[in-house]
Amino acid sequence: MAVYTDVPPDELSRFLGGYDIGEPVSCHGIAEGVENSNFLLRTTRADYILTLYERRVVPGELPWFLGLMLYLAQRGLSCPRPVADRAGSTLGHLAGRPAAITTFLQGTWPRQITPSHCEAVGAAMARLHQDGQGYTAERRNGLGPAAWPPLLESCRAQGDQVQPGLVAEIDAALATVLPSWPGQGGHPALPRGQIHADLFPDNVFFIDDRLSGLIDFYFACTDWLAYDLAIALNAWCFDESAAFCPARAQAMVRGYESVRILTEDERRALPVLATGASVRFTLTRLYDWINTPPDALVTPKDPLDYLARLRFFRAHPAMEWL
Ligand SMILES: Nc1ncnc2c1ncn2[C@@H]1O[C@H](COP(=O)(O)OP(=O)(O)OP(=O)(O)O)[C@@H](O)[C@H]1O
Ligand SMILES: N[C@@H](CCO)C(=O)O
Repeated sequence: MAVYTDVPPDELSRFLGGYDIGEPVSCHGIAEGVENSNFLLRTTRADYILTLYERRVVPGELPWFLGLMLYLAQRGLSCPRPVADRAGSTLGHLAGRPAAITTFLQGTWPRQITPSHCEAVGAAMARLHQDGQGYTAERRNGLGPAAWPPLLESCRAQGDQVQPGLVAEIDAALATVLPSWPGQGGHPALPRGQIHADLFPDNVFFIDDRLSGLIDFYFACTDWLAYDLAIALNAWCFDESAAFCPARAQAMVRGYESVRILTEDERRALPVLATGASVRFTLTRLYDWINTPPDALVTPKDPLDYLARLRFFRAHPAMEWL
């Protein structure tokens, strides 16, 4: 469960006193998620999400994330809208952590993924990419290709305990992906902008079959737009046994292109971007797998799920399904 920090009731009352959001009725920890502590905060006026920032988030970057969510929400994208306190600030401090209150989004994330979900995600992502063009402050992708070799180094000694040969397989993937990355060694740069960078099924809410909103912008960054699509192809377009589902992938690209047409360079780069995205999630999961103590509150996610995707994308560099 992801509630790392308990909030003493008197501290919560003092904190909420700084906001004009009605009187608190209840505040319960939410079990889902692994990164931050999230609470469902009910007040006499509405439901909100209270987030205490814990792990990978650098406090100095929070204004960028909150600013992006506010910017996108103001342009009509359905995402959590940061709530300002009486002094106008969306970022506060609670129980020793940076903290923010955002609006609550209705809906639930899909447990049984269909091509129709994928089409809706593709379209919503393209809208985010278009709307994000006006948010000009940049945030470097701290988990982009430059971060992968050091991440692998930090896992080198123990990686093969997870699966024999794993480290060599990631080494081999990096040796082909890094020199072929857009913008490297003669490979064309691609359209850039604000990307979500973690648009997994548990970050997309639906009401019935209608997409109701996107959450969890704390990996968002400024990067190749098509890399976001590559991440989502990894996250949405494989079944439980890690078999690729071409109908989902085609639907996702169709949905994306119903809003924004991919350039020829972006289409050509998709295989390397998708392979890189598999490496990224294999590595971050592997790091967590090795470094999460057995008595931790959260269960680390399985790195081998993404190794299976990595193998698929390496074996299908032509993306014949596209
Ligand atoms: N704005 C919101 N509206 C409704 N529910 C929300 C909202 N934000 C978060 N939640 C709930 O809290 C859960 C965890 O949120 P979130 O995914 O942001 O956490 P996290 O710890 O950053 O997780 P992750 O492991 O996905 O990075 C969500 O699955 C959802 O149930
Ligand atoms: N979406 C990531 C978790 C970090 O939010 C994963 O599934 O590895």
